[in-house]
Amino acid sequence: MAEDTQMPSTDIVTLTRHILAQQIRLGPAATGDLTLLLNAIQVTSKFIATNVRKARLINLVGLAGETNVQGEEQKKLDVLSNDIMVNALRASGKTAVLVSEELDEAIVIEKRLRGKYCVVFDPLDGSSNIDAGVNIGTIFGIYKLKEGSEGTINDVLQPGKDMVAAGYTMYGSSANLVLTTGQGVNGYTLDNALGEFILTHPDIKIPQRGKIYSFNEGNSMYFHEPVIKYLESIKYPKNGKAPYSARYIGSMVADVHRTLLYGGIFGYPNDKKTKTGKLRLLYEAFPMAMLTEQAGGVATTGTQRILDIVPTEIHQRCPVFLGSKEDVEDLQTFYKEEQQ
Ligand SMILES: O=P(O)(O)OC[C@H]1O[C@](O)(COP(=O)(O)O)[C@@H](O)[C@@H]1O
Ligand SMILES: [Mg+2]
Ligand SMILES: [Mg+2]
Repeated sequence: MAEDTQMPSTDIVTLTRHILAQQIRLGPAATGDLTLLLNAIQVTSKFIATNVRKARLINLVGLAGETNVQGEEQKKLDVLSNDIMVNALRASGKTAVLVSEELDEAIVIEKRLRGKYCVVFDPLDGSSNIDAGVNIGTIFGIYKLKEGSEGTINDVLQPGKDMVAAGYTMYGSSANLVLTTGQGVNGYTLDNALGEFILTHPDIKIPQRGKIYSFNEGNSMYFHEPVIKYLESIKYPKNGKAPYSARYIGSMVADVHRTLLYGGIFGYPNDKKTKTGKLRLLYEAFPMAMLTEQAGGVATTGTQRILDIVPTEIHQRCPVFLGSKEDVEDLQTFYKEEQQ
């Protein structure tokens, strides 16, 4: 049998190299600040990934004994991930305002360390799944300071379409970082030995239509009519079509990651119990909506494009439906019907 003389690839594209290449493409206008900020964020993802992987071994599971502004009992990993991100983002010297799910108020960075970007983030997403070792993640969105601003909350109470970058890191069988800077979506996998995120999912494009729906149907008794009718239409399809499969992990990062790769629809509607929906606009809905649109999908509240919403509070919530273009448009027809 002939010897396999093929040499392993020596041309691996790391996240750092890929971000730099995008910056070089932008030419002299790019100062490198966003590149350095994204590098600070990737380091936080590696740090959090390490702690998630050994959480049960180092007593990092369970409650931290505090409650956050949302009234949720904070998990130890919520608090640790939040501290890791706040420290790294402040020290980067590239940020002016930070908003975290785990902090009541926005942080305005002191003058000597202040930069020109604002970061909104969910340090640990999917907290209800931590202790079961199910996929969890970190979500982030980046705005640029408004012209002439020194950094105030108004710099982040801006429509999602003004974000300059967004992404998430999923901590599961491997750590996957998925990122957009407004030029498409790329996915990277952490090579633990190398300690580098490697480009493994270049130019992610969500399929036009999928076969999977992802809703917490445990809330069905509270769902509004359009959602009930939509779910009926895909679970009991007419004209011989196959019903959709249900997949729901209960970590937004994991459910959205699968939806971006396989297609279909993820939804967390507002309902008769949670009038505004559960997911937070700034650091959950906006980043995921930007990634979805950049991958060729659609992200809506049912009646409005999520990225057009102008936030009024940093922890406000909104209904979320996102995924394949044709699937989300199908859902929207039921909302249009209701408005007629
Ligand atoms: O348990 P439910 O009601 O289905 O909610 C699950 C949703 O809540 C979240 O866990 C909220 O995020 P946090 O864990 O960051 O608070 C999402 O990740 C997930 O999509
Ligand atoms: Mg979350
Ligand atoms: Mg969280």
